[in-house]
Amino acid sequence: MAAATSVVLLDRGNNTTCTINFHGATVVSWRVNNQEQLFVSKAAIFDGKAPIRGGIPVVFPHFGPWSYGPNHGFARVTQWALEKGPERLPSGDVEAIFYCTDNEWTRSIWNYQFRLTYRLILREKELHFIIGVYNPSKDLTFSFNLLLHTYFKVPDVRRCQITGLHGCTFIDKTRDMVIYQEGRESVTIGEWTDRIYQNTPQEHIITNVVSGRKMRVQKYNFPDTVVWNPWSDHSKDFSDLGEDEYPNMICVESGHVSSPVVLLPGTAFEASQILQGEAIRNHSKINHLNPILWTNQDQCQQLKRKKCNRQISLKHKLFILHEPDPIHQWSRDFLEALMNQ
Ligand SMILES: O=P(O)(O)OC[C@H]1O[C@@H](O)[C@H](O)[C@@H](O)[C@@H]1O
Repeated sequence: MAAATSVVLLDRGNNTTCTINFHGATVVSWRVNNQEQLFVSKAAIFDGKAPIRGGIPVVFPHFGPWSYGPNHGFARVTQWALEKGPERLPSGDVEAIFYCTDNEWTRSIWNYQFRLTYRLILREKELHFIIGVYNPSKDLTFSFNLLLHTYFKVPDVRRCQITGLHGCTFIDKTRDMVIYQEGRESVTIGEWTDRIYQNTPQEHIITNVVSGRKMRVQKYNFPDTVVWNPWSDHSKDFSDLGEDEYPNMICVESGHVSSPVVLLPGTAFEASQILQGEAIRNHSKINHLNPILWTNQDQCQQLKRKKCNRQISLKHKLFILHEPDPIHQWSRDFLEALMNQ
């Protein structure tokens, strides 16, 4: 098994790379034309035990303080393994698939079997994430939260604007979890901010990220968007974050956290995110990914028979019908594996 702090490098050429640490399958770097897009604290700890402060930790099976186990669950402090890759696709993009499963330690905290599968694809100016949760049990249902805790690197957080939150309700963790409604067209940050925006749209644009550029966040099956910055007041609460670093980070986190996902035995849940730098090509719309909450084979057949046309008209295609494409192929493989259980 790889050492806790060892990494996998996806290299697309042109100084475009993505580095994933096996510890938590945490994406710790995404460079586009040599420009780092993600924030990692100078004080981050890489001891294979603590969560990594920055990059993109995976939050599962619980978001926030947890009476049974570590804050934000155990996935980000679990050793993951490679299922596939890194491998260059015919398009020139590079992919890798990571996985982790329950073990004695996870079961001592949360007594369920599970398998997480995390597929990453590095494109020219994009990073794709497809994450699946599978419940292999024959009789036990479990509930969970899932979130990609993305830390973007920014020159000055005060100058960032986040679109797509207008009109959404949010749970304000800085004000005793009171629920408000966002009245601003674009959200700016000028103080300690810790909010769970609910039922957010599939897309956010964040302005003034690296070199004054824009970042597009697209998500599917992640109904919530968490916006977090500890500001000067709370930075000192984190021993692995420098007190002067908060202006250089903004967390915009795609997740399923304000309500749990309930996963029946033998079923899987899949969600995805695409991060795109500026000057984005159109073909990477989220409807090219097709995460679905599969229930069982019968329902899947029903879905095939009854709902496919509707799904297609909604442009949220089901993978059963898709043209051969590596993304959909993976989903097909995933489904096949489920059906063969
Ligand atoms: O220190 P942690 O466990 O990485 O959490 C950092 C922050 O993560 C955010 O997602 C939460 O909304 C905050 O409440 C939390 O403080």
